[in-house]
Formats: sequence, structure tokens, C-alpha cells
Amino acid sequence: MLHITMIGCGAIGLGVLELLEQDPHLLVERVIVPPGSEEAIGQRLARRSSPPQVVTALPEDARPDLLLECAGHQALEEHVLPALEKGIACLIVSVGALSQPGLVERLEAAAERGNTRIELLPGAIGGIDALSAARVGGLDSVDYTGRKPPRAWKNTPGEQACDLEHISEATVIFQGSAREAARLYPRNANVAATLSLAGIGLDRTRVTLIADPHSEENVHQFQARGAFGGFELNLRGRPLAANPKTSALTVYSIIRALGNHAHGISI
Ligand SMILES: NC(=O)C1=CN([C@@H]2O[C@H](COP(=O)(O)OP(=O)(O)OC[C@H]3O[C@@H](n4cnc5c(N)ncnc54)[C@H](OP(=O)(O)O)[C@@H]3O)[C@@H](O)[C@H]2O)C=CC1
Ligand SMILES: O=C([O-])CC(=O)C(=O)O
Repeated sequence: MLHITMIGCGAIGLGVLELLEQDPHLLVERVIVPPGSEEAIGQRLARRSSPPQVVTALPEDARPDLLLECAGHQALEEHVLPALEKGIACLIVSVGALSQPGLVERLEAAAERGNTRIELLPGAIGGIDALSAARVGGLDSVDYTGRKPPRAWKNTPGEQACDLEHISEATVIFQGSAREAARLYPRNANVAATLSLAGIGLDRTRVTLIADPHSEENVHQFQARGAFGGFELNLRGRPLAANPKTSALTVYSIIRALGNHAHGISI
């Protein structure tokens, strides 16, 4: 059985706990939450059959088999970097954090010193295997469009770009590089960052973000061109009820990745 510590217990974290109850090979034994929320989250988890321990940092002597991040960009600096140094393998979904200059190099160096690995999960998007394979032959362009209902852009700079409550047509709220998208939209542009890191980088990947009052889904589209040929993907993700910014596929992507670590066959 693999022992997992999970960072963050919000929409994704609760979804992961729910689904892992079915799998005897995987146990979330501990969750790391922000200081001040231990009691509320502890009470929420107490109803579960085997509730994880709730802490605000990884205990000094703890050595989980895997550390799973589903908290937000800040958690990489706070929890993932020190865990890698200690030799703990980490899986992350807040991939947009890697747009911060120097963080990729620091994560890589920490993993090397700890003789371990950090895995960037595909989360809400698919096709990362094909895109990163295509990169080997050379890529000319990758263009990404993220389209979500207006409620998914609340508390983002999208509020300054348009009147989210009253738009009647699909409205472009951002156009620029994936690096800029990930910085301005940390909770909505992790897919843009993932595509960039698999493809032609954060500065060359062109991103368009759209608030669309006619969409009930989080739609992720990209086109890639290169020596391999061409590739288009259009993924219509169902948002999680607990967080309209986040697609349900992100939870399933985590379950798949954890299963691949625990089971005899990985796919
Ligand atoms: N790769 C992908 O495709 C996707 C990636 N994501 C990433 O996953 C993250 C989580 O998504 P989701 O679950 O929907 O968000 P939620 O806001 O529902 O949950 C995040 C939880 O993590 C907690 N948290 C925040 N910072 C820390 C920290 N430093 N240490 C421990 N806990 C922390 C939050 O606490 P509090 O509310 O008190 O701040 C909250 O309870 C997103 O912020 C985004 O970065 C999301 C969707 C897709
Ligand atoms: O869950 C999604 O649809 C994608 C998302 O939020 C992100 O890219 O950060």
C-alpha cells in the first residue's frame, strides 16, 4: 500500500479522498492545510471511515511514499521544495507556479539532491504525451484557448476586462504568453503552463482566455504544429460543483497518476 500526504483539501482534495476510498492500494494518511483551518477541515473529514491526520506542515520525521499537491501555487515553495530535498517523490497540479522565474531549476535541483522526482500531472487537459513526444522532433507553434463560463473568472483580472455578470457574448479577457497567463490567472491557467512545459515553453505558447456566458463547460482547445505534423485537441470539461474554476478531469487525472504508482500495470 502507498502512503500519501496530500497538500490542500479543497474541491480537488475532497474529490480525490472520495474516489480513493475504493482503492486498497492507496491511503491518504495525512492532509496539509493552511494554519487556522485545521479544526474545520478535521471536523469535515471526521465523518470518513479512516480520516487522515490534519496538519499544517509535513512533520519533520514523516516520509510518505508520495506527496500530492492540490492546493495552489504557493504550496510549491512552502511544502514541495522542502519535501523534494528530503527525498520525497512529489506529484503536483499547480503547474502554473513553474512560470515563476527560476522555480523549475530550483525544483529540479532539489529533486536531484533528494534523489527523487517531481511529476507534473496533466490535470484538466489531455494529449500531453503526444505533445511532449512531438517536441522531440521540433515544434513550430502551440496555441491554446481556455473558455469557461463567467462564474469561473470571478476574483480574477477577468473582472476588470469585462462585466462578467452582464456579458451576453463570449468575451476575450486575456491574450498573451502562457507565462503571463499563469502569473495573472494562477487558478485558471495551469493547463496553459502544462502545455508550455510539454511543448515550446512559457514565452512562445500563445494563450487566449475567454469568458463565455453560453458555455456550461470548461473548454480547453489547442493546436500544435511541427516536424511531426499537426495536432488539434478540444476538451470539454465538466466543472466541479465545489469549484467552477476546476474541471472534474483534474481529480481523475490525479487518481490515474496515483494508481499508476500503486498498481502492477500503468496506463
Ligand atoms: N493542472 C490543472 O489542470 C489544474 C490545476 N489546479 C490547481 O489546483 C489548485 C487547487 O484547486 P481546487 O481544489 O479546485 O481549489 P480550492 O480553492 O477548492 O482548494 C484549494 C485548497 O488548498 C488550500 N491551500 C491553499 N494554499 C495552501 C497551502 N499553501 N498549503 C495547504 N493548503 C493550501 C486552500 O485553503 P484556503 O481556501 O484556506 O486558502 C483550499 O482549501 C488550484 O489552485 C490550481 O493551482 C486546478 C485545476 C486544474
Ligand atoms: O480545471 C480546469 O479546467 C483548468 C484550470 O483551472 C487551469 O488550467 O488552471
